[in-house]
Amino acid sequence: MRIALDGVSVRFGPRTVLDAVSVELTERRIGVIGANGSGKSTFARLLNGLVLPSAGTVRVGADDTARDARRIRRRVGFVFQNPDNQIVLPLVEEDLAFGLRNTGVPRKEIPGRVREQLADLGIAALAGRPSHALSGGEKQLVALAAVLVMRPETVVFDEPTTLLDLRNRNRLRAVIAALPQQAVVLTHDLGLLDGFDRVLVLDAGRIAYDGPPRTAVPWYVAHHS
Ligand SMILES: Nc1ncnc2c1ncn2[C@@H]1O[C@H](COP(=O)(O)OP(=O)(O)OP(=O)(O)O)[C@@H](O)[C@H]1O
Repeated sequence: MRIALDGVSVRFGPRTVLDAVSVELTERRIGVIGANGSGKSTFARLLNGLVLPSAGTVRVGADDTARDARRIRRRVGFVFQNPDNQIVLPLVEEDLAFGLRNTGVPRKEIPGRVREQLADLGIAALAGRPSHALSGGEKQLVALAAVLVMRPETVVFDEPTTLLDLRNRNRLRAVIAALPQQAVVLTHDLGLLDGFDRVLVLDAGRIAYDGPPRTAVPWYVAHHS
């Protein structure tokens, strides 16, 4: 998938949060790092139209996020930092089925799709569990399953490992590595970027460095410590 930002600025009132950013995202594994408040979440939210540019355009394939929001939400899945914002229904399997029902997947196919997705992430046993009673790591994986079951072409992750213990962090790392889709991952967890194709470093609303993790991570550490 090709996502192209062309001269994109985002302003909230008098504040410019992203400043004339132009970048094309075509690689399979793209990391986005930067200090608190540098604009990472805003950048991520632009990619599926959750935030619209104040100036410039964001294109996902041939679609423009300002015009084709519904189609883009299906093509670009978004995994929120806090899974509580994403999990809406009382039972895990209902939560995964919810999105599918709304997009016209034939009803008889839904339970199979849900089971298959949970099994893919190694959490088949959670299907009948109440969502509110899951641990933080389980919730994170269920939120990811709810995005993947919709079969998006690209998955954007907003700080996916913040709530996770070491074991679940490693598990999520492996899940991201194995995803067939393009993934754009915002993170403060620099180890997560091993093996990525490209890392963007944001600083005060601009892309301050753009390169492979091998050079981008040391650049970031040298400039932000
Ligand atoms: N809806 C909004 N209204 C006003 N200001 C906003 C809004 N969203 C973000 N901002 C501001 O834009 C700036 C960048 O925010 P953003 O969340 O994109 O940064 P970030 O790099 O993701 O930060 P962090 O690492 O702390 O999550 C911050 O100063 C924030 O306060």
